[in-house]
Amino acid sequence: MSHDRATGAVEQDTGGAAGRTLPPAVRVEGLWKRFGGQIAVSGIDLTLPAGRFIGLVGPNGAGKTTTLSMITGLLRPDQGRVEIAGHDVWRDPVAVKSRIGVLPEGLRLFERLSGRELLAYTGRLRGMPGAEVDKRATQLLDVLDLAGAQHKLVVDYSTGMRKKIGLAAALLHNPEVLFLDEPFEGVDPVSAQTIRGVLERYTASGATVVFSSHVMELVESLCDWVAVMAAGRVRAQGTLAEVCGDAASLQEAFLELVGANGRDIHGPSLEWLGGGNGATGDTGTDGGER
Ligand SMILES: Nc1ncnc2c1ncn2[C@@H]1O[C@H](COP(=O)(O)OP(=O)(O)OP(=O)(O)O)[C@@H](O)[C@H]1O
Repeated sequence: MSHDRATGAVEQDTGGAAGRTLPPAVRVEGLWKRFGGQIAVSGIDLTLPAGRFIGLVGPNGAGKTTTLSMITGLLRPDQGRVEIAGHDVWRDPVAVKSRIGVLPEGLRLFERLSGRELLAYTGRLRGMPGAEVDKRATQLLDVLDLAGAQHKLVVDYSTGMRKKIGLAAALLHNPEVLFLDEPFEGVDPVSAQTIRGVLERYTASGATVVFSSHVMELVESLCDWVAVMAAGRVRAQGTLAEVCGDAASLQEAFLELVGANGRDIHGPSLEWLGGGNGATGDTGTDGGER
C-alpha cells in the first residue's frame, strides 16, 4: 500500500485474506455537504479497510459528524457516493443498514422503555428471532455491566449507561461495520474500559469499527488506521504509523496536519484573565470602594 499524507491519497490494501479480496468497509468518493453558506464537507474521498479499528479525528467543526451521518445514511449528501462493504448507501439502503451498527452523536433513545425492552424492540425492528434477541441481550447487558439496571427506564440512565445501552443496541444484530460518534464522551474510566474491551473483542473477529474522537491518546492506543479531517477536508488517512510519520505522537502529527502547531496561545487577547489582576479590569479613575 502506498500513501500520501498531504493529500490523503491511499492506494488501498483491500484487506484480502487467504486469497479472498474483501471490498473496503467504507468507500467515499467526492462527498459534499453544505448548510446554507457553510461548507461542512468539501468533496472528500476516503477508503477505510475492512477488519480495522479506525479513528476519525479532527478539531471541532471539522466535519466528522456530518461525514459519519452521510456515510451511515442519516443525512443525504449534496454530491458524492458512499459504499459500505460494496453496497451503495443511498441506492441500496436495506442491504447497507442490515450490515451496519450506529451509535450517533446525541443519541435519541426510547426513554420510556427499560434497557432490556429497548434491546428487545431493536431486535424486532431488525427482524431477529425473539429467542436469539433474548440470548444476545442477556449477554450484552452482562458484559456491559448493565444487568443490574436492565429493568430501569432509559430516561433514568446516566450518560455512560446511555452510551452502553446504545452500543448494545448497535451490536445486537452483529453488524459488519460499527460506527460510533464520540463513544467515550462523558463515560467514566471503568465504563470506558468495558466499552473498549467489547470493541476489541468485536474487531478481533474481523469486524470493522469506525469511531470519531478528540482524544488522541485514546485513538493512538485503540486504532490501527486513522483519518484526519480539518475544515471539511481529509488531511491524511492511513495506518497509524503512516499518519504519524516522523512525529513523536499522534497528537503532534495531528497538530501539524490541522495547522495548529506553534499557534500563539499567549497573545494579548486574554490579558484580563487570571487572579490578582483586578476583578473587573476597570482602569478608570472611579476605582474606590463603594
Ligand atoms: N445542521 C446543521 N446546520 C448548519 N450547520 C451545520 C449543521 N451541522 C453541522 N454544521 C456545520 O458544519 C460544520 C461541521 O460540523 P460537524 O458537526 O460535522 O463537525 P465535527 O467535526 O463533528 O465537530 P465536533 O468535533 O465539534 O463535534 C460546522 O461548521 C458546523 O457548524
